[in-house]
Amino acid sequence: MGIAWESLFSWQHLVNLVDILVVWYVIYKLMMLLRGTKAVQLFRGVIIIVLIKFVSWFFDLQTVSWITNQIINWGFIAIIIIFQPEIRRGLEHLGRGSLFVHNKKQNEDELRMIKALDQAIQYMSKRRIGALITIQRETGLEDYIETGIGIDAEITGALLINIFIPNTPLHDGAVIIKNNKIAVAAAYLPLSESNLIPKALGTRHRAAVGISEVTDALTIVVSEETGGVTVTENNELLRDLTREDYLKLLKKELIAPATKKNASAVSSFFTELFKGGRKH
Ligand SMILES: Nc1ncnc2c1ncn2[C@@H]1O[C@H](COP(=O)(O)OP(=O)(O)OP(=O)(O)O)[C@@H](O)[C@H]1O
Repeated sequence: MGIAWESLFSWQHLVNLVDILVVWYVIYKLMMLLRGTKAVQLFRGVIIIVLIKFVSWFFDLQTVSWITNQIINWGFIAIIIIFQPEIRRGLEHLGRGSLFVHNKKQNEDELRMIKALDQAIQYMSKRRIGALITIQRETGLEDYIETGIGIDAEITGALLINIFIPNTPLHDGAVIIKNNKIAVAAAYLPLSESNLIPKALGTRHRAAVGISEVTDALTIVVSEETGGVTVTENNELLRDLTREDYLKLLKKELIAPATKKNASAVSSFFTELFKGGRKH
């Protein structure tokens, strides 16, 4: 008996195959995004409820079955209520983030900015002066800029160093750079709730991760404790970078064409939705 190759490769089979692949891809992506987030606990809860429902159905436990039915029926609404802030921020992120990618030209201003950043990082790292510098890219940072103290000055290494000198009025909080200028100092950034951030890192690093979860900004941290240089972007935390590492990264991210930036606004929506972090 021969194999009916034509029917095996029929249009319908092909469509089914694509269908299955798409579903698997979406499930895989969701699992990757959920790793280490508070949504994992929620999904564990959902699986337990489904298991109880199955057991109660199997043993015909009427009351348990009724209760699990109620939980499942109302659970969907409860999830929307519980995750309302995340859903709202996710939608905001989708709305704010650009769907269109602009190519950035090699730009003298950006090279000058990197030089100033390098000068400040080197100085502060050697002397263990804590610093937090966020650079706006496609996503607007107005919400966070509003929390800071206006500077509106050209970026120079000397000014950045001065801002972060301990026990001065502007040193606490983040500097935000917008359009190659220091927009504000002492800004408040959102703190990440991720349980994947190493325990050794405190709130400065948590704030750097937080802003990278809700925007596409790139953030540089100089640790007060170790002098180590960390960069966060797109929900990733890159620790203890050497001078060579961070210069390469800054040039790549701030000067090179941003072809891969915001590759998928939808994926960043889910990232935000299940925020909490996949890292490090
Ligand atoms: N939400 C925030 N937004 C902006 N800056 C913040 C925020 N939270 C903390 N900071 C800054 O971080 C400082 C506290 O740093 P902390 O020692 O907790 O962090 P850390 O990650 O351990 O960094 P370090 O290695 O420099 O000690 C604060 O004084 C403040 O300047």
